[in-house]
Amino acid sequence: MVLDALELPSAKLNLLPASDLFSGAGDLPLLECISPKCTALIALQGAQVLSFCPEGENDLLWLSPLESFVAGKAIRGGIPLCLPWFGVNRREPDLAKHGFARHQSWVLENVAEADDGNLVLNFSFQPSAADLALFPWPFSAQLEVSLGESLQLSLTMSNSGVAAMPLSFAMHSYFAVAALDKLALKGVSGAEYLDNCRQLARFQQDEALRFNVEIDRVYEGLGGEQQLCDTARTMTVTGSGCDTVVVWNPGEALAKNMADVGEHFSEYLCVERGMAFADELQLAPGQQHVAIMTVAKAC
Ligand SMILES: O=P(O)(O)OC[C@H]1O[C@@H](O)[C@H](O)[C@@H](O)[C@@H]1O
Repeated sequence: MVLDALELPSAKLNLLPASDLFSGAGDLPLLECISPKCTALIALQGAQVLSFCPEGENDLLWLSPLESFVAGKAIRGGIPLCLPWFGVNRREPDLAKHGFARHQSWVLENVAEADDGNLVLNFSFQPSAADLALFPWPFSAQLEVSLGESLQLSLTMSNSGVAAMPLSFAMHSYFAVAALDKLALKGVSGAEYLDNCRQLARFQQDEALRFNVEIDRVYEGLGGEQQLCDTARTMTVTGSGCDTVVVWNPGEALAKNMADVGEHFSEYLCVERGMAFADELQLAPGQQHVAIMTVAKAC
């Protein structure tokens, strides 16, 4: 589906180069979505939702003000889709972190308004021959983005090959926060986690999380709902088929070495949902996995 501008009964979409919206940006195509319920921005690269503002609300997602929007470079912010593996590939550690789907263009297959007034966009991704040389399991991925009072991503990954396929993934949400040092995260207490700042050693989450240093924790099999209680609002993330919860912020020292984060590290917290580590899947030939994640402002 090719579109520059599309008018639906009550919504409007514009396909624009990033340079039209952000000064100094490259020309990656971005889809601006305007509906009575919300506005959103989605990059065709990675089918990455970059911005989601429910009507009358500030953005729930953080997008780096230092982002350059250069094709093939991961976009820092919004909701990158990390697949077909999450983090370091455990079989081939030299492969790109978080898989290859976030660096490539997805195809916009359809745009429609649902009966409830939500704007629904469907994207698809097929790995190239070069991708399959690195990851020899043919598969396809589809993403349905539903834009309403809340944001819902439904991600379907299908094994189209003849062998069982290892699959790990994450919907890597960057939540915009006003005061990282005062933020409370609910929905992880009492759970075990792997600490990626301590060689993935296993600990139990007994104390309230503090976000004043680097944090990189993986909660396997947790699911449920996480609440980010910021000074002026609470945001929630819930899901099914995405039971691994990852909480990440680089902290000040590490962020200094990240060209697209720097002093902006305190403007976000990543609370990611997927299936990784002990939750990694083995998809049988022909099998699909569906993960649904909803991001919303609670109050
Ligand atoms: O810089 P990247 O590749 O987007 O990764 C960002 C972070 O993503 C998180 O999911 C990982 O747990 C972190 O270890 C990682 O640093």
